[in-house]
Amino acid sequence: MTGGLAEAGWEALRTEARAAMARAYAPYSGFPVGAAALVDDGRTVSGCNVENASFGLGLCAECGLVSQLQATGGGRLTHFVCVDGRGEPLVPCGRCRQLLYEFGGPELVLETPAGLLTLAEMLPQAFGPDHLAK
Ligand SMILES: O=c1ccn([C@H]2C[C@H](O)[C@@H](CO)O2)c(=O)[nH]1
Repeated sequence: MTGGLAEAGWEALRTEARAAMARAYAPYSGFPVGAAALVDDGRTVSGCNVENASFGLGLCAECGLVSQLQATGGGRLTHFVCVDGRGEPLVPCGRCRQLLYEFGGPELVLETPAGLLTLAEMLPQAFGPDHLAK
């Protein structure tokens, strides 16, 4: 299962995520993270974690990614990977799954340490924009 994306596409996404990870600002946790995603118009967006001396204000890599998505024209996320400091795929934290749900929905495909999974599998019964419309 490649989520409709060839292995070369996933490798390119991992490379983008690793490049973002190398620019992380994580002096407090020592745990740099990079994230990259494909957009439905072919763009790639990425982000890195940015921590703060006021620890609770730290921004996850996915925060930067969705900010770049919106700032560069919006669109829907289709494929996503985040990596740790070794460049290996990492699971997005719970809050970030919710951030991704807003812009990718249940069909977003994520590369994880357990293989390719949809966001519906990573965040079952998600709360989302549809609930507000009811
Ligand atoms: O999905 C995640 C999980 C963690 N982190 C960051 C937050 C913090 O800076 C560091 C350690 O938790 O990793 C992310 O950027 N994304």
